[in-house]
Amino acid sequence: MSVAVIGAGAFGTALAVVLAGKAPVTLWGRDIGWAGTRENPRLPGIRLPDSLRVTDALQDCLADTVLLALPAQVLGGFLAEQGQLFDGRRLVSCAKGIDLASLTGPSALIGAACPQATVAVLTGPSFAADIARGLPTALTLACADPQAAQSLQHQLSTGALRLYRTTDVPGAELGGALKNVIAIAAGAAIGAGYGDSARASIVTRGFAEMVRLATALGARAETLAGLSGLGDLVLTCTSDQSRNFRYGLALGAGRDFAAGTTVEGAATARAVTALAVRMGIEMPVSNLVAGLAEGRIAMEHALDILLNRPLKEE
Ligand SMILES: NC(=O)C1=CN([C@@H]2O[C@H](COP(=O)(O)OP(=O)(O)OC[C@H]3O[C@@H](n4cnc5c(N)ncnc54)[C@H](OP(=O)(O)O)[C@@H]3O)[C@@H](O)[C@H]2O)C=CC1
Ligand SMILES: O=C(CO)COP(=O)(O)O
Repeated sequence: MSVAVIGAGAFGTALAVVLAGKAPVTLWGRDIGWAGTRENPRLPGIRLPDSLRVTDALQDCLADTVLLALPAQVLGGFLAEQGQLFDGRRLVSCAKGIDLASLTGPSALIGAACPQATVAVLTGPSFAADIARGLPTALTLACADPQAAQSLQHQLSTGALRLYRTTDVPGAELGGALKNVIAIAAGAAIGAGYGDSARASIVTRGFAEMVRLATALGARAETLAGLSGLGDLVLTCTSDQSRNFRYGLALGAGRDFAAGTTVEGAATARAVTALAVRMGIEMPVSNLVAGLAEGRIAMEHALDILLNRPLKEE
């Protein structure tokens, strides 16, 4: 079965590189001026293997399995224009976010644009650079169809990239989206100098609200406790490799952050706030991140907002 990857960012390129070690892979990017060098500036230091073809023509990407590795806020627009090309295929979302326009996850966007497709989600704790370097990584492959889940698990696993499967698509997808929001809060706590104990509280209380929202949206709690939820939350809240964490560090320290960097948690925090209001669910950490990202809340008030909430049972 053939594989194509849509989105030549860091993650799409990393996945394409390792999968090209098993079978030929096609990688699509909208601007591939770098392709002749066989090194993508978004993933520096990684040489593309000969079995990886880079293209800017979507017609070259009509594979059996197509990985969609575009940022979450870009995916809806892409599918609206190009979705019909990919209908009927196995479409694997690699994005970690909630679409602000529709308040739905990538799998729902794909399902709406490509009603005949088999929709899956690939998510879990993994930095693109680690995957591309062949470091050991474990991810979650979610697909509602158990047979397709098993088939994709085998197709997309490699010697170093170990996929676990689940049929809980909302659980896997929401874990990956929501952890980015909490990582911003964790980074802000460290950036502001509140310390590791404060970070641990944010991670734990953040996890509680991840489970609250995700289960209300149909996820299974045990999926949130797995690689795609807790696993990725731990990684992203503790590593400087994470862009969401680094963005939080900058917010906390009152520093500027490089414009144009993909920080999925900022828009997703706003989507979460809207969903939480709609569903009557308390999401204090996420609401705070949305306020900080939008500039509605100043960092010096953030701590008071969390600490002055009424005392309650854990
Ligand atoms: N990086 C990582 O370690 C991981 C990332 N992910 C997830 O993968 C997704 C993609 O992130 P990542 O690869 O890191 O992002 P990057 O910032 O590295 O790259 C984003 C890519 O999206 C492309 N792009 C942006 N807008 C459009 C558009 N309108 N049409 C077509 N292409 C567009 C960019 O193209 P151009 O270069 O031309 O601007 C670029 O290739 C995110 O949801 C992220 O959370 C998941 C796990 C790990
Ligand atoms: O999702 C990731 C790690 O699993 C990548 O995190 P960042 O998008 O914060 O860099």
